[in-house]
Amino acid sequence: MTDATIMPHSQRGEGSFGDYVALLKPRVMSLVVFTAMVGLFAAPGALHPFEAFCAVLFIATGAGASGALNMWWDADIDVVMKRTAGRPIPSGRVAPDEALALGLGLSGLSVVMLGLAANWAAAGLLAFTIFFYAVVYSMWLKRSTPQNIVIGGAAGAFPPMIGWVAATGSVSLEAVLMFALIFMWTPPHFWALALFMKSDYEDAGVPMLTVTHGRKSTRRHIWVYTLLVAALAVGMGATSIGGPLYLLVAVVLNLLFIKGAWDILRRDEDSAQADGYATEKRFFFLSLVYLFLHFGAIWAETLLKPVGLGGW
Ligand code: HEM
Ligand SMILES: CC(C)=CCC/C(C)=C/CC/C(C)=C/COP(=O)(O)OP(=O)(O)O
Repeated sequence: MTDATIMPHSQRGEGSFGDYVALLKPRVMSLVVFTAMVGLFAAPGALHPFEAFCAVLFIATGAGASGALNMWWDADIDVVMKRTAGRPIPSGRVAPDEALALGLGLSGLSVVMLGLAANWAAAGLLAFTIFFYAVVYSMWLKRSTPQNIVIGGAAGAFPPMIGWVAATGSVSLEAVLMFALIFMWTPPHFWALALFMKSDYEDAGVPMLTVTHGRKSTRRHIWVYTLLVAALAVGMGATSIGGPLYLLVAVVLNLLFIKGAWDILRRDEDSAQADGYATEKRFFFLSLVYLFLHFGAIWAETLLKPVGLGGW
């Protein structure tokens, strides 16, 4: 990281509590934590409710810590991008070293506390996930390849597996399926945003697919990954984490998702520009609802099982 363009430390004011919270990327992390909770509660293990609460809290802490490390490392590009220029470090309200200290401190704390509250396998997986997001994605892939988010997306896919391992002590097919769902979902989720944020990434010199291969190619990539994630998501309905409700939700959501990706594929650049990328923005929003409802349906199947209505 170079912080030549970031306000010198002497000119910085004290960061407010809200600035330190913002370093943890709370909005993105809320969905990450929700998927971890579903992984934990869908698992057959029986953690005491207090242990389960602590496990979720420490996974959330680890996720936030990785967000702070990402913001520390990326401050030099965040200051260039309009979407991120107002973040606490680029705007000079929080010093880079403070963010680094917060990220490292919370990382260590979350891993040790998860180990004590649940088990050391889950703690190890949390440590690996923080490392994957902060080092493999942020420090290495993000600035070196347009496949950055395809590979780096694995980081965001681990949380439900961490939840599952926290409850059971080991990985099983269900945990791998939840991982795969987020892994395949990440490219359409992110590339939709990259379509309407292309100039930000161009300005910052980040090799996102829209910058290196153009929007037309990105639209095709979104289409292919959407078909893949749809096949996986609906197919999961036939497995042990599926059930009638999940299947219904998956079929409806994936028809909507495929329709959204088709609209994106068919768009010509002139009309996309003319309406301010409205179709792409709608698809990005749909991607968030999509993941939330898939995991909500997995959770609902689990809750319905004891009364004989969930699962197959
Ligand atoms: C490598 C993988 C991913 C990349 C590169 C990515 C990228 C992004 C970016 C750039 C934004 C815009 C954030 C902003 O406006 O500040 C965003 C928003 C969001 N992402 Fe992702 N994302 C990834 C994976 C995930 C995962 C795994 C989840 C949750 C499971 C997730 C959930 C969200 C949510 C909830 C938002 C909306 C936040 C808001 O309203 O500000 N993302 N994502
Ligand atoms: C439990 C645990 C450690 C969870 C971590 C989950 C995780 C890795 C989520 C990644 C999602 C994310 C914020 C990507 C943003 O990409 P970016 O950093 O390129 O986006 P930006 O431009 O908004 O900074």
